[in-house]
Amino acid sequence: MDRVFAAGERVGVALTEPLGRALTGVLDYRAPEGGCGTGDFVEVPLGPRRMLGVVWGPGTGDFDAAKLRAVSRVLDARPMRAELRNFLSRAADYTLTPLPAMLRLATRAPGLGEPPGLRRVYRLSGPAPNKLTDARLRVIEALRDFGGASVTLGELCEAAACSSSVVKGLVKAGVVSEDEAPRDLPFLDLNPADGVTLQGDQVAAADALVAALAQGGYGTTLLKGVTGSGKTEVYLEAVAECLRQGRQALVLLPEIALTAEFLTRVEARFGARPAEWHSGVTQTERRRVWKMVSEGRAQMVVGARSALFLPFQQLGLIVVDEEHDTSYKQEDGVLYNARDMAVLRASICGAQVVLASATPSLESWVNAEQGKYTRLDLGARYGTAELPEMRAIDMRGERLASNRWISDPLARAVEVRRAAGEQSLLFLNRRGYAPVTICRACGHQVGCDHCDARMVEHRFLKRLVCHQCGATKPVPEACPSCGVEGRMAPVGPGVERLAEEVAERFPEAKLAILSSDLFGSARALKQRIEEIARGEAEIVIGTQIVAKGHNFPLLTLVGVIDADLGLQGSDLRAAERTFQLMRQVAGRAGRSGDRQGLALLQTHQPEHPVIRSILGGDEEAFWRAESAERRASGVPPWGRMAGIILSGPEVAQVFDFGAELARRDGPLRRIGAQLFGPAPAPIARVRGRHRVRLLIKADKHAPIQAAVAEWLAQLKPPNNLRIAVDIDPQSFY
Ligand SMILES: Nc1ncnc2c1ncn2[C@@H]1O[C@H](COP(=O)(O)OP(=O)(O)OP(=O)(O)O)[C@@H](O)[C@H]1O
Ligand SMILES: [Zn+2]
Repeated sequence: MDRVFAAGERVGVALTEPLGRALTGVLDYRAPEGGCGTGDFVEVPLGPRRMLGVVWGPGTGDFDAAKLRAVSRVLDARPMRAELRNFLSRAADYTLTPLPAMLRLATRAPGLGEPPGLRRVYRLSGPAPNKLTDARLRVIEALRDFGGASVTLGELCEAAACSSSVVKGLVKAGVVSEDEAPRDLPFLDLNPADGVTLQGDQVAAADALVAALAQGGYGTTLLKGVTGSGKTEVYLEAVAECLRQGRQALVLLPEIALTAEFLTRVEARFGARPAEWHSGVTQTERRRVWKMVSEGRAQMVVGARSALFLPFQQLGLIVVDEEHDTSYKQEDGVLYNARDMAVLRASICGAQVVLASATPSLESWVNAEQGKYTRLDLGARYGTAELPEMRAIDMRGERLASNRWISDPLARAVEVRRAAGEQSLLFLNRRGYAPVTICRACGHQVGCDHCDARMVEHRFLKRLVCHQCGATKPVPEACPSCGVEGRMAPVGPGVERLAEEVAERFPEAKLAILSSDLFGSARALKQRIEEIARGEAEIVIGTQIVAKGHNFPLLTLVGVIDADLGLQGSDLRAAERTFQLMRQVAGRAGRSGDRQGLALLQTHQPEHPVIRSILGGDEEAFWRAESAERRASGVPPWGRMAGIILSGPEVAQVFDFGAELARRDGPLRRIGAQLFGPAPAPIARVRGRHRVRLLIKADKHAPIQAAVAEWLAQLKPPNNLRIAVDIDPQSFY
């Protein structure tokens, strides 16, 4: 039961800003005039500042009562429910994150406690005149980017990088309208009736999901269906059931670029648009979504992983679409895996989870094998569409001219598609023009000044870019090492360079390049994707953004330029990732039904077991073998891991600290864990900070968090040294 505290009573308030590792982040205060209750959002004094916090429970009493300060005010927002507080505490414990950092994820809405009111909002109202200044054009483009949502003056000026007078000018000219609007409008009701008529396996799968929801309580289902089998249609039926029950549904997508297409689909199914939550949403809209979700007046939220921290009132269902996608793992700040946290939150609030994928993560596959998750399969594509045929092109037998990457068999296959009026996709998972710039005189490779990484040429930007820190510089005329001029040369292909080859080989063909860095805005990318879907490109060249869930009906050929790319390196998930990526990319081909798809994989090692299983199509055999291999070496999902990344400006200091930690590994040894390192991280310097890694391997059921916490608590790091703890690491850079 949530408690109510009378004025002056001692309360514990969880803060939203970390105060250092050791502290729990819950400080004692006096309840304010009028009292407060557990879960209340409050403002409290901290030193000279005021900070947002949440009343977490009774105070602990270990702070001098005479010095106790009072809560400044209770905010006008729905109190945080016990379920969410519980989730945040457990997520913090699991990821070894200080509670304030976790709580901050749950309070990322501006003006959280402001009373409802009116605000002035702007939107496009008339046709844009032909002649426009650059600033005015930017305003109009920004408004289009917001997709018809109304925005405030501040947001608009920021997005368009202009002064308010430019906007006012457009209002006068009748191009932009200025209205008073209530701050936060509720979302329109979604109508769960009238879905599509399901077919075959879809019927049983949807029935099972609906039954699980009707029964109530927690459960997780792995919905595994080949690409184009109708997983989305099936889980939308689960959403419909959730809505009928009057509960809220959350659908997580791995990529913002996919939301627009998905929202349109939801609108077609349920008759209105759901709430949207990701980094591309305006501040005003974020506030509205947060508020409406907390009042139960947003029935469905579509969003990125951070939507998991919204204050749902009655969460009934969480769908994690493309659950294998690596972007669910947050690699910055709070290191958490949204897929695992979705399961945690659902288990606390008695909701159902649907993990949907054509190529599930091995973690989920094993959980289903062991009966922890229910598994539902969709074995065939919807309608008459068939899965693409997959074949290897053995590159050892192909003679390619230097700086050429497309083999003759692949080029011929593209020709055949063009002649038939169909589309081809050439897939290369490398952004930019060339991954390396080398000096032909001395062999020097141009690196980043701040990172231990080579710089990637982006010809489109006419610069070299560091993919670690984003630093850029011009391509040097003279070698920075030996000073010889005119000998700097690009080595290896990126999508931009591949496009050059395509343009030479198919001078008449209409090309499109899809790479996340080539589009200034989500709208531009979305527009391009729509154009491609309509057939306005004959050859599409793309990085991994094309692998994710897009529907190109005319696409019948997928050519993978370098199928071996992901197999290099020592990442424990290299095989799994390659398998997933190749099968996902191939899945873009032949989706429309009347045309059979083909996927050609250029490889130098066609007999490699992973390449063979990609081609062979016996997916279960692949997962079984991969699972057995991981089990034999005691790595996830059969063992636990934690990564520790130490970083600091001085390499010796970082190493010394790592060595000292390694010497004091008692708490780890006590749970039978092994410690590896310290060792320089694969990318040993990022943004000028030297990086050292330690890796902990433990038994599947070992209490790794408690041991790591105890182990780290032994030593206080020097001031400029940072420690990042990564439980269940996905990347090891
Ligand atoms: N029962 C159905 N009735 C009508 N259309 C359907 C049905 N099932 C699937 N479709 C259509 O088939 C296409 C593929 O379905 P959907 O997008 O749901 O598949 P998916 O398994 O989610 O695909 P992917 O894994 O590639 O994202 C969509 O255009 C969808 O509207
Ligand atoms: Zn860099």
